[in-house]
Amino acid sequence: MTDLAHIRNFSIVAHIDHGKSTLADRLIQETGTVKDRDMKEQLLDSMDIERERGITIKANTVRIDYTADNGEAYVLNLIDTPGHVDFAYEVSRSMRAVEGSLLVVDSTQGVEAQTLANVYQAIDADHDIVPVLNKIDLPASDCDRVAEQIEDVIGIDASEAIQVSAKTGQGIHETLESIVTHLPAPQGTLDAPLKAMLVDSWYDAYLGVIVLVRIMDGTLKKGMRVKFMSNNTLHHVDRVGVFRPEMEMVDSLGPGEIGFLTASIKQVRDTRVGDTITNDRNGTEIALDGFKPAQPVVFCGFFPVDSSEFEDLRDAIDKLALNDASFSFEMETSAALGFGFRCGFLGLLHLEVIRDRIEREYDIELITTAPSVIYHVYMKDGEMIELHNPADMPDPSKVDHIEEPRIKATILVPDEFLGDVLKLCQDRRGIQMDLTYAGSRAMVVYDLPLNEVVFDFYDRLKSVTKGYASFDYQMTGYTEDALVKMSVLVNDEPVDALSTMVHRDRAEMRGRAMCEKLKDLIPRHMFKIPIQAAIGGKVIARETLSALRKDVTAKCYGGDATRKRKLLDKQKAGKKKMRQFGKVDIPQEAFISALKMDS
Ligand SMILES: Nc1nc2c(ncn2[C@@H]2O[C@H](COP(=O)(O)OP(=O)(O)OP(=O)(O)O)[C@@H](O)[C@H]2O)c(=O)[nH]1
Repeated sequence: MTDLAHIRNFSIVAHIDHGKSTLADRLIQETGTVKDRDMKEQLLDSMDIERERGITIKANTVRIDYTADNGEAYVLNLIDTPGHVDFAYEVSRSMRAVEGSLLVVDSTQGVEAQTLANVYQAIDADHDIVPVLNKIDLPASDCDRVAEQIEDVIGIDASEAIQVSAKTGQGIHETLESIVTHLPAPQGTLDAPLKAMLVDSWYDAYLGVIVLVRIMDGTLKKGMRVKFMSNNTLHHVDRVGVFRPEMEMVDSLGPGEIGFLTASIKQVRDTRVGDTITNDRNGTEIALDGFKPAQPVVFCGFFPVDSSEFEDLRDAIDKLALNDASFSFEMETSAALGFGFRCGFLGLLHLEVIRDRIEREYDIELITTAPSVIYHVYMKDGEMIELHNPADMPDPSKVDHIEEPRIKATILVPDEFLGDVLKLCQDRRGIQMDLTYAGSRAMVVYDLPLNEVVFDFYDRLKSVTKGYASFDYQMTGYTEDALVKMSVLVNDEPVDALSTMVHRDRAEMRGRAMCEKLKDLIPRHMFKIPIQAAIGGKVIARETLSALRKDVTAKCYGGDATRKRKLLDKQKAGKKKMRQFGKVDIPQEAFISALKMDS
């Protein structure tokens, strides 16, 4: 056990790509926590997808021993947090477990939207903050400008900001010294009942559920019985340990320390993040303020391309959900797509990550239906229905009104692109709330309907600003608007998976755009195919796909048999990715692409 005065607990907050993981790697390396020969890039990002995409998804923890210039030995606990908006809730919970933050800003870029969102969470959690200007090895680095920006925009003192290159290692020693001298030691009482915060939990195939804890008071020991206060369940602690970053068992953890326990817990769902863990007898009476559980905000359907893989899909989803309490699902049947699951996510990145994992780790090809938000449908009889799937929209004659979720979006963008950003937000039914300048960058705040954002807003924003804008959002609440369900009929058959909720004023434009897109996406068949968009029984847009005699081998005169066979095989493989609707094959990509808007 380490005495409180020699512990420092901190997290690193940054905008995506500003170098948080690289900095963490250097801190670990400089202190000899991991031997050089075991060092690999982005050590804390353990999942394949994280590595490939270079983003941090799950918060990770590492305990670092550091002997400071004053000769004293310190224990530094770093909790690495994700940077993407979808995972903001993970940032907020890990923030409560530590006392300070390193604020990493890329000195070639400056403050971005997620820098702001994350640093405000650190400020909310009462953190002391050490600004770190990273990437000083690059010629475009401009520390003075960025330090000034940190002071102007965030309002914290940046005069002692540390200048670092996480790449070359320059400034890493100063960073470690600053953690020890500028961040506060944790507080806590040793002779008190155990009070530990459940910071995070995940499933491990060998050890069962691993629970990351921060000890507030008392001691957590191997062999003791503990109580999870939110549901009064008792558990026998069979392991206590710390991450270096590999697991290392210890006998006990005391106040201020961060580590893990295992207790033969089978499911992540049995552990509630933010819960208080105490002794089973004579425990603490007062629980810590719980965190709010993460609520899924985006829903979509997952259907196997090959319907015989439904059970495999169920298995994959079950396994993934065991380890991700924020991912929800229920079975869904679609007239067009057969059996599948309606799944809930924290945002689009979360959706993509789960979809990729199912396709890659479980080797199941999926049809993903259009993402939708949760609408509140108020019926004339006073009942309120939460609509997760536009296909389930009740009979409109019984509906009194519909409310949709809205967000407060903050966008930082260089001046020259401001006009395009304002247009994009306006086109998405946004209401401008604020517009301010920090140097040559503008910060705009918009009130936007979430459903206009979940789909491709972020992609559009990136493309109209050549990647220079940054974006962050918070849910604000529900408001009423004129929303209707738009259905799509292909060859006179409704395709439920293509139903969407749209604003009445935009329905016609959307319907037209969608029919045109589908016309390009659906291959021609031997017969004519009408493609229609309709509201209620009323058709609002129509396209016709003309007929074709499809003989792919016709071109192969000369009678090269292998070439012919190859072409036919190719056609067969292409077919696998299609689903039949009545007599029409619709390719998988149509379900997403048809809904992308061009403005
Ligand atoms: N030249 C230079 N490149 C750096 C430095 N620090 C990080 N990078 C590079 O910047 C990119 C992003 O770094 P990461 O550490 O992955 O960024 P991050 O903030 O952890 O990103 P997320 O985990 O996705 O939030 C990587 O390509 C790094 O190699 C630096 O000091 N100098």
